[in-house]
Amino acid sequence: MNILEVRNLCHRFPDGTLAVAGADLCVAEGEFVILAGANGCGKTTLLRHLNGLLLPTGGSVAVDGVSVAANPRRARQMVGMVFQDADSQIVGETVYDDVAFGPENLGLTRPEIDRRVAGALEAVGLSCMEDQRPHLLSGGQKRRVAIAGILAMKSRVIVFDEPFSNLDYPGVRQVLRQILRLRETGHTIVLTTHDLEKVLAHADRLVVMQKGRIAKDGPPEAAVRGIDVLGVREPHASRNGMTLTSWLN
Ligand SMILES: Nc1ncnc2c1ncn2[C@@H]1O[C@H](COP(=O)(O)OP(=O)(O)OP(=O)(O)O)[C@@H](O)[C@H]1O
Repeated sequence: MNILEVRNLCHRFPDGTLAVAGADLCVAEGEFVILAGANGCGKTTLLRHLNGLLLPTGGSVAVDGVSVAANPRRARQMVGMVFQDADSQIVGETVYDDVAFGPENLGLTRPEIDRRVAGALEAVGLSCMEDQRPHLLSGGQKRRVAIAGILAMKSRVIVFDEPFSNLDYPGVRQVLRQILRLRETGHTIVLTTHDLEKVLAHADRLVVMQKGRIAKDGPPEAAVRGIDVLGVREPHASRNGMTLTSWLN
């Protein structure tokens, strides 16, 4: 069964803007899907439906077979979001508090919260930073704290909105490695980026949006060809007829 099922999704904002105009997208458990498209084509709006931050004005979204509109709380636990602006996501005074915020809201016992926070921070390589103030961390570390928060919720799906924006070279490498580790541990990943060069070689599928609809959906090597007409830069290797390779090499 698909863990994510978006059927004929429409989203019209109160000012009349039709940001998503009948999008269909199914994602199988464990898949790594990249969502690309020009500025304003509706990527972020679509992603925000996956955990009920927005609800459809038409069509439907289901997570693991259950409608998000009917059970947004469950969707929020199953689908974690790492936003573009890492600072906006910080809610705790310390790294520990920040990662513990989600599990605390689930009403778990203190020993269980402690266990989850310790496990999540270890998974992202930030165990020694529990007492640090998150605002003082580097951009890459802030994104890893956000990822730890999601791991502590035991979310099976992780959505990344432009995870590499505003990061320096080591920051991009840290975050990319972390994303690949999540994938190895069976998480389903949906990621938007304008920078296909960095991740496409690792993805199972490339989905391209245009004007609120899905314009392309297929294996990366095939779907990426001729993508320029949709306002997305085709990676150098693909333009030159070469196989896509990992940016980490
Ligand atoms: N809260 C809002 N109210 C009205 N219109 C909005 C709102 N949020 C987004 N939009 C509009 O909806 C459309 C889709 O925006 P969205 O942010 O989903 O695009 P995007 O593909 O994520 O763009 P980018 O690549 O720039 O992040 C755009 O025309 C945008 O201006």
